[in-house]
Amino acid sequence: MKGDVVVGELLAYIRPHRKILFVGGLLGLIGSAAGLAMPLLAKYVVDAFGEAGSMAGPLLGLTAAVLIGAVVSAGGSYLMERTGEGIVLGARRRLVDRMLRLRVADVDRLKPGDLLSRVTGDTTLLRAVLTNGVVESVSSAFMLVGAIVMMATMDGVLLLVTLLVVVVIGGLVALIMPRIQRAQTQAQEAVGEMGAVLDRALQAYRTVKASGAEEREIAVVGDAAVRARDRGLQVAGWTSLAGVATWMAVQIAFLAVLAVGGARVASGTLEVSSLIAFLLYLFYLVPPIGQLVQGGVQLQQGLAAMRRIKEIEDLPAEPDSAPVTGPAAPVGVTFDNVTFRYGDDRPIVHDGVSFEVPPGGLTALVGPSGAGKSTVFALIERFYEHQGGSIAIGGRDIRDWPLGELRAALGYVEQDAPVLAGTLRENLLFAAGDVTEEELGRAIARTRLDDLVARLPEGLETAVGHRGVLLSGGERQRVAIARALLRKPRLLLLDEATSQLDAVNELRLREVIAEVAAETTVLVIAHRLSTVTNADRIVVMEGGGVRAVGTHESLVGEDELYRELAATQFLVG
Ligand SMILES: Nc1ncnc2c1ncn2[C@@H]1O[C@H](COP(=O)(O)OP(=O)(O)OP(=O)(O)O)[C@@H](O)[C@H]1O
Repeated sequence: MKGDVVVGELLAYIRPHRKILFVGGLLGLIGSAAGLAMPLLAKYVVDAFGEAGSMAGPLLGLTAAVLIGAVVSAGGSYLMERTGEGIVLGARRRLVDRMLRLRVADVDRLKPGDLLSRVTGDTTLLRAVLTNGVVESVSSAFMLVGAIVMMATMDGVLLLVTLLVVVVIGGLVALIMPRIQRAQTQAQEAVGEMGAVLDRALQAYRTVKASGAEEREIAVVGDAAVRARDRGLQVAGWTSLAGVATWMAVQIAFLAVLAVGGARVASGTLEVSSLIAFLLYLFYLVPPIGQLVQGGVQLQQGLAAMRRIKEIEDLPAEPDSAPVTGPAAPVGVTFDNVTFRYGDDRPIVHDGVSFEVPPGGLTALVGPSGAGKSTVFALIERFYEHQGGSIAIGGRDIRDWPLGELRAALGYVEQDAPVLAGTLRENLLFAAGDVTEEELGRAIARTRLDDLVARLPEGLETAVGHRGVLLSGGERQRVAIARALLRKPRLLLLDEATSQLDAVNELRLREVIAEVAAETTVLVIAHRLSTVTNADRIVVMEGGGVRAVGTHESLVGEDELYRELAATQFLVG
């Protein structure tokens, strides 16, 4: 990515705020102008001493300049901060919007912790560059030019001496800047990396503890933190060097001006008051030069952050399609010679998968681990695009369905049936549109969750997700099924939990599935004998293809693999 393209992107973030930024910048300039007038006013005060004239005028002017400068600068800086917050908000909204619309295939490659750091950390860096960085640099440049012009009116020779020193050191600082940028990019990447490893440990918190891996994970996250620190130190080192260089420039210029100016005062070519004013202006150069260097550093930070934000924003999003609820009639599924792999460099997962599921009823997908059963669901949900053959839902090619309408027609229950942070009610209504209290009650009754609701201290309003009440595996599955049912799906995709359920829970689940299958199409990846014996049809998958289709009775008689599966997988326990 070329640097100038990214600067253009940075400016795009500023554009919506340009009016307020302009006002803020203007106030900053007025404040600077008031500051610039001060040495000149000081000169008048000194001159008034010498000429024994009235000091009231110059003193009044000096006081006014101080007051106006302070108030106007404060107003300007408030406006800047405000705009900064607005810019961060805009960047975060855009980034989060894109993140939640990415394709599953792209998210598979990204680390959640790193994504998080882009939304929280990198956007914050944008604020600094876009407000302080850009605007204060402009006002500093104004201040710098103003001071130099004022110095020129005092004495051309002294100005030349000053500029010579400033230009040499400025060149040095320019050499340092690219190094700061490189170190800064690495620093931000290191922070993202730290987020990623920490996320890994937090996601598998219990496994970490159960494996006695605390020390190891602490070390891994600690190492990432050390890398972030090291990169940060590099940035600090180069930044300090740039700071020292500018400070030296002013000091050397001061000594040179004092020497040359002293000689000129001695020879009578320069007034003492002019030399004093000149030296005051010289020190006026310090903050703007410092700010310009700082602005340069912030620009590097902002560019690095911008790159990390752009990386996400440039990923393709899923087609935008609002959820549309169509007719409620159940739909069938047809896989016709479907081929699929997760990536060009990945092995083939579906190698000509064909099967047909009529609308309504219960169909079980069975097969050894890795046969491609879960992938069938992922393709139906269009989390991934199949490469060959065709998939039809309700007789319509899956690619002809608007994505929102397709997903609205589907209910999807993942194997681990995640419970989201929040109350039980929020969890149940998560996937649903408008649901009446009555419909909610019916879904709860159908999934036999009434006991659970009655048992929870605050019923439906009990927090069950993150750090809330923990639900058992069977309850989680039924909550997930209720959530999917409230969507009134035309096709329910149910990835059965592999974990064993107790007899009561298993019976409940079987009843729920049978009831749902009476109303809509249910496609279940089965791990339980009760599910397969109840199924209207069973699709046996093996090695990326369909091996046999039939009922439990017919398959036990005809298919060797099924007989084996039935004897081992389903009958265990
Ligand atoms: N997101 C993914 N990215 C890359 N490869 C994947 C992905 N998901 C699954 N696979 C691979 O695809 C193959 C089929 O996986 P799939 O989950 O469909 O099998 P399965 O029959 O459902 O197995 P199981 O019963 O163990 O869940 C496996 O080899 C797996 O490693």
